[in-house]
Amino acid sequence: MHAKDRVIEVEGLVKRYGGFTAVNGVSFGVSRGEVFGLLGPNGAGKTTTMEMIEGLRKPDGGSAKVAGHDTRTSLRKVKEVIGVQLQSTSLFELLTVEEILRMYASFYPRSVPIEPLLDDMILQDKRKGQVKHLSGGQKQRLAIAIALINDPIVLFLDEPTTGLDPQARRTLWDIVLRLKERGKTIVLSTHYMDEAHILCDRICLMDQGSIIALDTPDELIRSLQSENAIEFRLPEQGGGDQIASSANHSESRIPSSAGTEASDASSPLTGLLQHIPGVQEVELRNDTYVLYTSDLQATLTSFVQLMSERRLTFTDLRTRTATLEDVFIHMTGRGLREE
Ligand SMILES: Nc1ncnc2c1ncn2[C@@H]1O[C@H](COP(=O)(O)OP(=O)(O)OP(=O)(O)O)[C@@H](O)[C@H]1O
Repeated sequence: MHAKDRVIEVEGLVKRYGGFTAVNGVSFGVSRGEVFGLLGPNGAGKTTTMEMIEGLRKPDGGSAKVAGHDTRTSLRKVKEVIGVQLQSTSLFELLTVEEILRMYASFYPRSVPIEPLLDDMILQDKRKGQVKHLSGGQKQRLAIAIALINDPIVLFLDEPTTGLDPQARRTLWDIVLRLKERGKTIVLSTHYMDEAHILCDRICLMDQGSIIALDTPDELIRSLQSENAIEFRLPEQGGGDQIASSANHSESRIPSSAGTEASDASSPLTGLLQHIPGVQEVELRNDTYVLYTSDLQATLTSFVQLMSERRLTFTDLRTRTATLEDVFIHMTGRGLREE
């Protein structure tokens, strides 16, 4: 990425609340036309990072520039070139959709025409309706329409689909993808990994105020070196006894695959599974075993063979491709949705 293509430059941003560091030295750049995602669990520092770039919160360290304007010295210029999706709770409930858009348009010296905006946000048939009668998804779309009214260079969306039903989420995804096609630069925060994967060109994975990884969704998953995961459970009754007697059973040997590492010795079975060909990592999440593999077929075959040799029964076997959630768990030992 050439420096001249960078619309956002963030260098060592820090935010402290008393003795607590909410954002701890975050640096990244966002290119023109890119959809850039901040993905992380609640409290990771996503909103605080976004609001420092928007100039809504003052950093305790570091700097943020938007289209070359530094938020510390040129805040007015920054505000001219950004659009921020308001929380839908802060919309004026008694105004109609059209009135609210005209009102926001009047705040700017230059604004986009309202008609295409209503079309794009699928709000044409709601233009005469009061905000208080809109659904959650319609309010979110109105909030995005407001954010776009000054034709911003960068659009900021903070958890745009939180609280929406699946259909409203998908409608919003389509809208973001359409904006992306038109070359709009978008920074969005989310704790939904599927959303980040579908919408974002690059994802900044955040945890406890720091960046733990930054790359394209596919590269992040590739970094796991395991494209697939195999999941299964042991039957509730006697699972522990099965494993204990099986682990002491030394006759049948499972070939060791090169380069495997013991990552979780919390169950005797885990140790056995780690030596199955192709297995890169084994995790026991609640009562589900997860085998990350670089060779699905070889691992699956050996897994079934191992379990029958050890006379172990398993249930709920399924295979799936690895996800960003797996990347996050691999890096932090925790899930994205854990509180
Ligand atoms: N005004 C504040 N005073 C004190 N602590 C704050 C304040 N604002 C945020 N925090 C804390 O800073 C941390 C980061 O919060 P932030 O809202 O940026 O996280 P987030 O990743 O956006 O999470 P969420 O998905 O819950 O919005 C959290 O622990 C939060 O409690």
